[in-house]
Amino acid sequence: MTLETKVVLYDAETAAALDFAPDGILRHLPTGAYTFETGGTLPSVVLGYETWGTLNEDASNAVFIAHALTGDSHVARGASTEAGWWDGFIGPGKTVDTDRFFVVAANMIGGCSGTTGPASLDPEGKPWGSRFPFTTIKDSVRLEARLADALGIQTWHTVLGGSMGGARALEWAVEFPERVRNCVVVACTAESSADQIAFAQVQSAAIRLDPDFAGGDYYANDSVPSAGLGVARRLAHVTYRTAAELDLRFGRNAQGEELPVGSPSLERGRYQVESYLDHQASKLANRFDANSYLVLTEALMSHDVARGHGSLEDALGRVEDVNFLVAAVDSDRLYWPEQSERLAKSLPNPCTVQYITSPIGHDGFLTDIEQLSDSLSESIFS
Ligand SMILES: CC(=O)SCCNC(=O)CCNC(=O)[C@H](O)C(C)(C)COP(=O)(O)OP(=O)(O)OC[C@H]1O[C@@H](n2cnc3c(N)ncnc32)[C@H](O)[C@@H]1OP(=O)(O)O
Ligand SMILES: N[C@@H](CCO)C(=O)O
Repeated sequence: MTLETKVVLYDAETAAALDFAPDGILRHLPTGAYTFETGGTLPSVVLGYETWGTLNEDASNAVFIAHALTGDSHVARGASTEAGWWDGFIGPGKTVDTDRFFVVAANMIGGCSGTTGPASLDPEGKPWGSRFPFTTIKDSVRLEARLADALGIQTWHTVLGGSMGGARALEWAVEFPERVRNCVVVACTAESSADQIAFAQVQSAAIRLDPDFAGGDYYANDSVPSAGLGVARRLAHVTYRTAAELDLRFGRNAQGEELPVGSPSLERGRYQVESYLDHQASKLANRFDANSYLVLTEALMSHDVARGHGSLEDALGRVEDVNFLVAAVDSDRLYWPEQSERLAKSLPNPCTVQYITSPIGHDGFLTDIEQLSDSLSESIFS
């Protein structure tokens, strides 16, 4: 007997027109006007999001995944053929099992992957550009609460994220403690430190100082600030990896044939590691809007869950009924393990930091997330 399998693939437009939700297809929720934490307003905000699995009758199986700085809502494959950035971790039978859980991922406000951002148009049809309001992690969460309302989710079973996604997950728990049962914070802290702000400031300056930045209103121009964005990404990428990994992979090697580096003439060539960074830079510049990079970077600089709650102790006192899993990458030179230890110790209930062991540093939260599978299965998704 031959079984006929019908594979249906949806593009975003088709999916939006359907009254059911195929897994892993971008959809848009208009959420109305929004006043930002710092006072700016937008007359309308649309959230781009994706879902996987089915919400159960009492809406108790919903899991929110928060992406990092340049990530997006496409965390897993589903009906889309495009790989998700946590594909090995989220899906049928995987750690975040979409046969059991209804998984939701939303693109953060200010980004460029489907949620309103600086490149979105104002009511007159002009990109917001430099007029896009200063955005914070709290803004992200407050808007995501509107998405939860629209999907009929009063309480998340779990909110989970790494890096900036970890900041969003933690802020969810502090802002709406009654709406979160479990919170998983990977490779992130309770507040951005001076060191993290400093690295971010250099990235922000690289974009702002690009002559093509034009004060943020470059959309109608012939060129965009991709050089500045590329420099920002190069610096950022170095902080996402370790010195040891770069040394082991690239050493002082020259790139291909073009490189006489180290030759007796000492002629300037190109080191392999330079070529690697150039590649990371152009890859990001081809897929990301510089204004969004700025808005999101500055949102992360502003990350401080204590803001508005008096002290960190007061802020974290709010999450007494939330079950936490805090994890760090042991070699992370951007979000230090010590900071995760401090966060865990500051929580109202005992919490032991779980470690991802990786030689590569911060990006270990992307490449080696499956190391947390056992801890997550035991303490969160049992
Ligand atoms: C949460 C999120 O951010 S999700 C969104 C997905 N994340 C991103 O896109 C962030 C950017 N990417 C990354 O940070 C990383 O690629 C990760 C963490 C996803 C994966 O890391 P790794 O598997 O270790 O890949 P690595 O960082 O070494 O990069 C490999 C790339 O460098 C290229 N590369 C390696 N050596 C060289 C070299 N000497 N010269 C030029 N390019 C090089 C490879 O060809 C490969 O290119 P490709 O990505 O276009 O296929
Ligand atoms: N590679 C990740 C690291 C930042 O956490 C990103 O671009 O979002």
